Amino acid sequence: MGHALLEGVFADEGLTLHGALDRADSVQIGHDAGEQFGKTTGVKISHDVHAALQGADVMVDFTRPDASLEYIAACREAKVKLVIGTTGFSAEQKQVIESAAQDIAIVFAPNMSVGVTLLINLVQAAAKVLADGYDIEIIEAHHRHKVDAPSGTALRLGEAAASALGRDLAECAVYGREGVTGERDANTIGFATVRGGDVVGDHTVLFAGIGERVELTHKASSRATFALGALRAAKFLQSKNTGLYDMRDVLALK
Ligand SMILES: NC(=O)C1=CN([C@@H]2O[C@H](COP(=O)(O)OP(=O)(O)OC[C@H]3O[C@@H](n4cnc5c(N)ncnc54)[C@H](OP(=O)(O)O)[C@@H]3O)[C@@H](O)[C@H]2O)C=CC1
Ligand SMILES: O=C(O)C1=N[C@H](C(=O)O)C[C@H](O)C1
Repeated sequence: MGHALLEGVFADEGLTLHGALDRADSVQIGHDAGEQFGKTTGVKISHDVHAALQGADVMVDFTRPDASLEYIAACREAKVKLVIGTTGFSAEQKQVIESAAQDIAIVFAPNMSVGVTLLINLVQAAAKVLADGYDIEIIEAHHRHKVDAPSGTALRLGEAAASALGRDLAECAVYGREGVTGERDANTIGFATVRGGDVVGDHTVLFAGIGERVELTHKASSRATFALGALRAAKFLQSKNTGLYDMRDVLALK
């Protein structure tokens, strides 16, 4: 995502690259952030988050939960706004994000695409209409490098369906089936994960009834869709000082 974000910033005259971060042991450290694109930006890739934040308006983070937590603390201290695209946070780690949003403005969303943001609303609407007699299953597929499962998006779609039905996802989610499972419990929401190759990100929410199925599907074909959404979120934060927002706020879909 770092690559896609840099491409997005370079293509947008309304944005200026202020810093670029990677791990301390990355071979990229010290190289110009534009080098891979044949550009000289004057911004060297570094691992010093505090230096990178000096004078910055917004940080965009797509890393891993541990790294995100370090960046959240640094942004809170430096009063820099934050777009968080990282997935795989625990409930406790999400509380840290909520708490940080009391001091700085944050957009936090597991999927920054317009399509998935719309899909959340469609799933809520479908779940309300199909509340009785329809089993909900969420199927997601991603590339072989993805480290968390189910995807943050699949979990968010599960939350959307559960909340529309007055259920708590933590209590009704089934994350895998193997062996003699018994018949399906009507109140559960099932998840299935596929990993392979270079799949950018597919999500289907299936409502399976007797005699019919409704399938709501989103397929990302380029990571640019996530990067452009994240940069749109960064611009949205210009007018915010504190608070926790998601892409439905950014796109005015709430
Ligand atoms: N919200 C959205 O729309 C989207 C969210 N994502 C999420 O964004 C995250 C990143 O995805 P992706 O770009 O594919 O993953 P990558 O593994 O390609 O990139 C993550 C980067 O973060 C670096 N990193 C990991 N840990 C640390 C650390 N402790 N300190 C500094 N840097 C660190 C990694 O370094 P190294 O390789 O050395 O470990 C790597 O450069 C994932 O959680 C993914 O699910 C992805 C796409 C869209
Ligand atoms: O890791 C990825 O690639 C993606 N992760 C996000 C998620 O976990 O939902 C979003 C997108 O599907 C790509």
